[in-house]
Amino acid sequence: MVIGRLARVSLRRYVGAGLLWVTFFAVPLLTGLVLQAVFDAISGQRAASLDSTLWLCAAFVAVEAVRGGVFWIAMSLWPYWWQGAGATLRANALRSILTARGPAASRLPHSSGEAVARFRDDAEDLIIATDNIVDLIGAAVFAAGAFAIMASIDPVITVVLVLPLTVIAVLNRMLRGLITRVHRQARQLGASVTAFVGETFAGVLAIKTAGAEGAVLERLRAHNRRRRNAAVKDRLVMDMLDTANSATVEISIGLVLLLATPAMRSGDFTVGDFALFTSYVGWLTMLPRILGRMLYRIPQGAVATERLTRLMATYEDADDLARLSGVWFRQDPPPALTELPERTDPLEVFEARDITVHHDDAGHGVTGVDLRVDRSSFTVVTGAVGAGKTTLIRALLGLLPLDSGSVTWNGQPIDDPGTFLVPGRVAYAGQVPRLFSESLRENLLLGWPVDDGKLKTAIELAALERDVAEMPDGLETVVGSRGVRLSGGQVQRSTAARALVRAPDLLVVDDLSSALDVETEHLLWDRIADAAGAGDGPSTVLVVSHRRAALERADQIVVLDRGRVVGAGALDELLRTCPEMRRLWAEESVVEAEEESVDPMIMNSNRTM
Ligand SMILES: Nc1ncnc2c1ncn2[C@@H]1O[C@H](COP(=O)(O)OP(=O)(O)OP(=O)(O)O)[C@@H](O)[C@H]1O
Repeated sequence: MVIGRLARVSLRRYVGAGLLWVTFFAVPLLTGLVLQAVFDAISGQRAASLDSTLWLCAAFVAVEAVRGGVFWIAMSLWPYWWQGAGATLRANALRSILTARGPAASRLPHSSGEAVARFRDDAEDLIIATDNIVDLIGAAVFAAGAFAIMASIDPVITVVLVLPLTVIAVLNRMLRGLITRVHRQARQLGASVTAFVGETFAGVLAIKTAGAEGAVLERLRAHNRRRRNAAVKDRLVMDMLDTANSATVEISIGLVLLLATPAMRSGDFTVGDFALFTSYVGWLTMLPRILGRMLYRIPQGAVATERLTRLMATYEDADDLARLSGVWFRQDPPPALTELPERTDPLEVFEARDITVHHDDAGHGVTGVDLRVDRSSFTVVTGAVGAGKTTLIRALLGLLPLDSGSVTWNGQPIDDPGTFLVPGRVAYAGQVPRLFSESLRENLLLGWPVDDGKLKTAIELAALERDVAEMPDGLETVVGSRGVRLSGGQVQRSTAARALVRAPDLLVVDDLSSALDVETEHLLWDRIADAAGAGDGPSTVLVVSHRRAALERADQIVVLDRGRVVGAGALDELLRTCPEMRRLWAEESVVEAEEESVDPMIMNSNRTM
């Protein structure tokens, strides 16, 4: 169970501070006993001098002071466990998304807002449930002590007090299913609002240019209405339970008063006993209250566990979610990567057989694709828009789940391409590049441990050096959504440089043409080829392109049409034998001729994102 594991994240602190909390809960037992003695002394039911009465009052103050001290120490220790537990849950979910076997894309929710909501709210639900266990133990310790003391004074009143507490426990138990259902819906709808707001912020420009402000606001209102209704229900169920629990307090105090009066008249029950009982009754209601809270926290924790583990690999479960991964409070965590991963199996041949990935029942994707990439070769995958080029590349790299097929590295089957085909074997520059709001240097390295010389080489290979020289702070310029906005071509070349700095055996690049002019693309491939010749860059390249710059230098071209290979071989041969290749070539020739006739300055300014 995750809750048990979460406690072990920092067991010393959980147990240490937990014991203090239990002490804090148990101290009122002493308070009751002191009160009993004080009131008996004052009422004359037990013989006592003025001095001893004053000492008893001082003891009362001392007990309360100790309770305050215990509270203060527990409060200063508890956050260490609390933050450690939160960090563990979130780090494990993130670790699984980034490094677990199998494609992560299919596990991620549709929007990052939904994922953020799970990281924030669901993790918190689990921590609160674990935290409440300590309260429950404290309340139970107090209840056990209080019942023992009260039973020794008046067993009948004590037994009667148990009844309302039992009723409340049964009621809580009966409502458990309802609580789970209502809470799951509230969480889902809450996350959908977060997701919608996130997408709206990201798409402000698109919304404005489409004149869709009104429609977006209306959609947000609709999301909010649904969320509000679900949140009200969620709150209502919890408040209903809390109210029922509070009512138990009133009923219990009433019962003590009712039963104690005749006993006091007969002298069996002293004023001190009455003071002790009423002081205990207030605290005793903690137990059904916390038990009640626990009964809805546990189903809420189950919902949270399920939502968080859905972000993780299918073979991982709730135990992996709370696996100890180390939390650093006072010192810096060890660096993620200090040296380059060792490569013992340099690429000779990379092969894929019968790759099939269908995105939907209509069969969109790729079907039965075979591909062989030899060391030091330049392979181009080409095809019309939507032919399946990106799907094929992502499937090869393990970024999409395969419906069928296999990939091998030097003849050895690759069990999990997603974790095997990573830098330093393979580096991938995707079609939709991502830059973070960090310096350009950080963006290119992303923690990859290489020196400035290698970084400079990668920048030159990606034909980015002039752009860097013109940036206000060179490599230290903060770029990305909260920094300098780079042009589409600069972003593409930055991601190419990010791939190149990893000095992969196999460089995979998905379509640079949308953001690079013909001339720059020529330059880029020339430089990469020169570097490969000098042993200074990747010699094996797999690229998606319809550009002549890439097609003309290809050792082999794979032509895709509606997800199937309709031609494979050298350009000359394909132009003779493959009608689709001829059509693509003719189309590209016209486009590039037009492009070359347009002023390059205009081309570049059009491409700025
Ligand atoms: N996640 C997805 N869900 C459903 N269908 C998808 C998904 N991704 C791609 N497709 C569909 O699969 C087909 C192949 O898409 P893919 O992106 O692989 O084509 P492509 O050749 O790379 O296109 P482009 O030249 O526009 O990049 C298209 O019909 C596309 O609509």
